[in-house]
Amino acid sequence: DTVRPSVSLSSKLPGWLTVQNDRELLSDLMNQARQRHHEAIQKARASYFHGPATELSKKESEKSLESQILDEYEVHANGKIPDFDTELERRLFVTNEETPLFSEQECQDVVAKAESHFGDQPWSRLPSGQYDVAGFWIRDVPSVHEWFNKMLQERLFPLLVKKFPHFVPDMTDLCVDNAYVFKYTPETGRRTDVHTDSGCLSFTISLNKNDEYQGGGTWFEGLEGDTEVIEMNIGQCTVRPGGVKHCGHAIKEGTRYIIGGFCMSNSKVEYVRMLLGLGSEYFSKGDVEKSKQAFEAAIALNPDFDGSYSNLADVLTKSGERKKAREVLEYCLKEVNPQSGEIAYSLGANYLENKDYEKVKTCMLLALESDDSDVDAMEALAEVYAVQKDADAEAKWYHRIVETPGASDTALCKAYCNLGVMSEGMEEEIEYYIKAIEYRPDRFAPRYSLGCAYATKKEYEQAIQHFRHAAGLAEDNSEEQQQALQTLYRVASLHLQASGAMASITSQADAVQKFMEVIGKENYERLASLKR
Ligand SMILES: O=C(O)CCC(=O)C(=O)O
Ligand SMILES: [Fe+2]
Repeated sequence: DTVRPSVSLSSKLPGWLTVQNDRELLSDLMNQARQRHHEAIQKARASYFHGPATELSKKESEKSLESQILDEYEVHANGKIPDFDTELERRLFVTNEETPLFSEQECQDVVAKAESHFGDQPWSRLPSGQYDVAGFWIRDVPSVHEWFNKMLQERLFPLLVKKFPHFVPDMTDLCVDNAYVFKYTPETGRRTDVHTDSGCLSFTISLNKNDEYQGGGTWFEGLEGDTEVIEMNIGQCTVRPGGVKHCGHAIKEGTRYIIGGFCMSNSKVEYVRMLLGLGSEYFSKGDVEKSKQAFEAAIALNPDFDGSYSNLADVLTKSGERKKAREVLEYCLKEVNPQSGEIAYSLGANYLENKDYEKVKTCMLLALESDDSDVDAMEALAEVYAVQKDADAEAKWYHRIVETPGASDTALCKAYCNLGVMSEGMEEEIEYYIKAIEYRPDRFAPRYSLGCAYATKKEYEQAIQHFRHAAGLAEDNSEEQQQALQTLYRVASLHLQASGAMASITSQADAVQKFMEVIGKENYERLASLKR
């Protein structure tokens, strides 16, 4: 039941690639990939509906699909999708707003089920690259799971069969690797990183009205014309190859709920994606050699998909082969996809390690061309200008970060903290630290810096509060904690002198008592143990 992987024979292989010459190794890796595929299918089938239509579900799907109008969008991006490049066209199908795939009522019910699952608890989080979004895997929430399984049978699988008939002639061939609900808000995560999905066919369903949020939508790499982002209203659904690069576009205000689902075909092995999974698994088990071989095999099978190069370079970097990693990335950017933001960023990070600052700038600007909200790239640019002592340019990037709708709390905290440090002694300094603390109250740097700013203004009581807090945030016995304790000690002495409290001290014991009151017993003890 397997199909020959789509090896594109005309594409050239990079000169440094050797895995293709070892046929035994390659065939072993292919077998492992096939094995992985079958395991993934088993797991998918155990988690979500799969199987034929019933008489009833057939009636339901005919009813919902006969009137369906779908808008089509062509994708013209560099490179190729990981698997089935020749079998799957890079095209998106979006159910028209006039004929949504799900009714308003259905969508509102799902959102209510999801909300009631969490009650007044915060939602769980699903990570997406440098971002982090409130959401859950549908199989983990029974009420949503049950409804979703029914919809797979009645609407989603039939729609996929209708739009990709050559690829999936029959819905029994489909299963869902995974599916999730996301709740984007400015507070709980505004966007996802640019990525390809874990399945060869994907769908995205919009679960609430588009006037309930600003921004949002799905950004796709290489959309034609003026449309860069597909915006859907409640009940609309997009189906597409999972390998087209995309991201959840940042929302600026409000709440956006979506369902995303990744489908697999039982009969068609996604060799490249499976090899990438295999490589990551080997790496996490500490087998760097096997991990590199798996990634190289993925490149040999489809040298035009940039994601494999990125994986290979990552493992090379982590195992200390930075020069080799650089060659891989340089090759990919030159020969495979000159506009790959992911590759450009990784290459820029590599140059940064090498202190090759001009090249870092070129790469990070390129990464920002493909994703103008790539906060990691902005941070790297700020770092370069900091080293080059170009304070204006450095500050410019921090300002850009704090204006970027997708920026994470951590990135916002760091940017505000750095802006504070850069405005040392100026009016706005304290404001910046306070903002930084709002985003990440648990971080040491802005708290400690705020203490310093108050101490400099001789506002000792305020300063002492923040140093005490900072000492508690730092890890016990860390350098940060020592720094906070020593500054706290000095500022506490200044405070006792300035407030005239020193004059009323009559004994050593009295002094200790006063001092302990000011800095707190726990810090007194920490300091005492430092001095020992
Ligand atoms: O937020 C979106 O529209 C896209 C989310 C996503 O990555 C997906 O559905 O696969
Ligand atoms: Fe996705």
